[in-house]
Amino acid sequence: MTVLVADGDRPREGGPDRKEVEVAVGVLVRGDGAFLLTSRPPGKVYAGYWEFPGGKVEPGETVEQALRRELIEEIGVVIGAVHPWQVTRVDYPHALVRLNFCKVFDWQGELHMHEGQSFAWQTLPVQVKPVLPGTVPVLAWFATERVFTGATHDS
Ligand SMILES: Nc1nc2c([nH]c(=O)n2[C@H]2C[C@H](O)[C@@H](COP(=O)(O)OP(=O)(O)OP(=O)(O)O)O2)c(=O)[nH]1
Repeated sequence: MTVLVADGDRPREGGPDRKEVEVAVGVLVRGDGAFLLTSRPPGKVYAGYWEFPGGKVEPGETVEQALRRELIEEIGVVIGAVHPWQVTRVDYPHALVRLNFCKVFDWQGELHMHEGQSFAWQTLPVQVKPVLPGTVPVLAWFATERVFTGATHDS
């Protein structure tokens, strides 16, 4: 699997042998096709950048378990079925991450941003910026899917 290098001009923490960090990412898609983006909270790396909600997989957890936990913690929703979608690797200055993007079509509860994030339901092209480097490819996957299904989008 290829690795996307983000901010390659900056030094890498942890040296060349650093371990890959497993991350569970939830792509919540509404019935009308809009998807949920959230902004990274103040104090985290890449604060203010837009991403899909999720976070690191803890020891002993599966990606699905981590995603269920993170979405309750971060945005206050209990998710239904988790559909694994794409896996990518990103080499950031702060870490080497493996992103497990999963689609989620149903959930329960109102959205509550528990970490001071903002949220936005988006369609292509997205209106919020900046988008986190590791999240940008997702927008291209959406665009490809929509072409193949014949769907159109104006906004
Ligand atoms: N949640 C999420 N993380 C992403 C996306 N794209 C992307 O490159 N990442 C990266 C950023 C971070 O390096 C990593 C997620 O780690 P994090 O620090 O946000 O996770 P966490 O919530 O468990 O953080 P913490 O409790 O340790 O502060 O994955 C995305 O779309 N969503």
